[in-house]
Amino acid sequence: MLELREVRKTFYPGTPNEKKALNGIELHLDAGEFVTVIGSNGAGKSTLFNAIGGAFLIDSGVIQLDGRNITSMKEYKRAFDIGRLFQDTMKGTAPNMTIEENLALAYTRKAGRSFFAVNKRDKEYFRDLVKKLGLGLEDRMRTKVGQLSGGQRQAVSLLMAAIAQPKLLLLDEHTAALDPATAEKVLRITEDMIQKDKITTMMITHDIQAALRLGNRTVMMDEGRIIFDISGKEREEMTVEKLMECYEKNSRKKLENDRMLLHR
Ligand SMILES: Nc1ncnc2c1ncn2[C@@H]1O[C@H](COP(=O)(O)OP(=O)(O)OP(=O)(O)O)[C@@H](O)[C@H]1O
Repeated sequence: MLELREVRKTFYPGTPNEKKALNGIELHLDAGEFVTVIGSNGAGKSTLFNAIGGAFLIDSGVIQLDGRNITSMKEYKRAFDIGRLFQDTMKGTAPNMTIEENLALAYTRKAGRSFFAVNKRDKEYFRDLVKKLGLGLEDRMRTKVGQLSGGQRQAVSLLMAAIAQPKLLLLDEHTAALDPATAEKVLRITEDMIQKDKITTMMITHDIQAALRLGNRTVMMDEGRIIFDISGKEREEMTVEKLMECYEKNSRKKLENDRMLLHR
């Protein structure tokens, strides 16, 4: 489904600030996989998502999505197949449009139409989807998304992603700006949605417990590389402590003062 071969990206090459942000990434995801991505600050996690999403072109290597070589494809074209949510809850939605209009927008994009008038049946469909979030938003379908709380907005962004049915969903710390209880709720919605729609997903998180609990596979990055990749029994038996040990062994660094420790 997703294939990255020898992907490299260096920022400011040939200068004192040179940074090998992606240093030969090899990654293969099967359809329907839900992979959590962890790693210390500056490890290259967001850069990896930017490379896949097409925010910049990589220096070398190949990126394939669903059998198609997308290495040189423009970002807006990739966006038809790749959904993305960010830590900034304002990014995924149009704040001046209502919940209903935002969902219609996602629906329109999927249908490849330039204009979409919401009819009664669509409204009922959207309302049912929103009701399933369990946040009481079904009675606020005409509320502008900018007036919602961060958690409510992320839930709407997730619904928009689900409606658009991307081949790949990239979640870049999408619950990091939320309070713990809301973050937990949004994670539950995320998990339910991914399971129900079988969306191939990668999720960056600094919460190691959540990384091991959610999805079917966890990869850890360090200095632009994937330093380990666990799934199945190995992952089931993994604890936060063991993961820390693995990190320190593989990267020869300590995880002190890192955000990853916060959730220990
Ligand atoms: N557009 C850019 N221009 C220059 N340097 C960049 C750019 N994007 C990322 N970098 C650098 O590449 C490295 C990897 O950054 P990245 O944001 O991918 O790390 P990360 O693992 O997502 O970290 P964090 O957990 O702190 O968000 C860092 O040293 C960063 O400063």
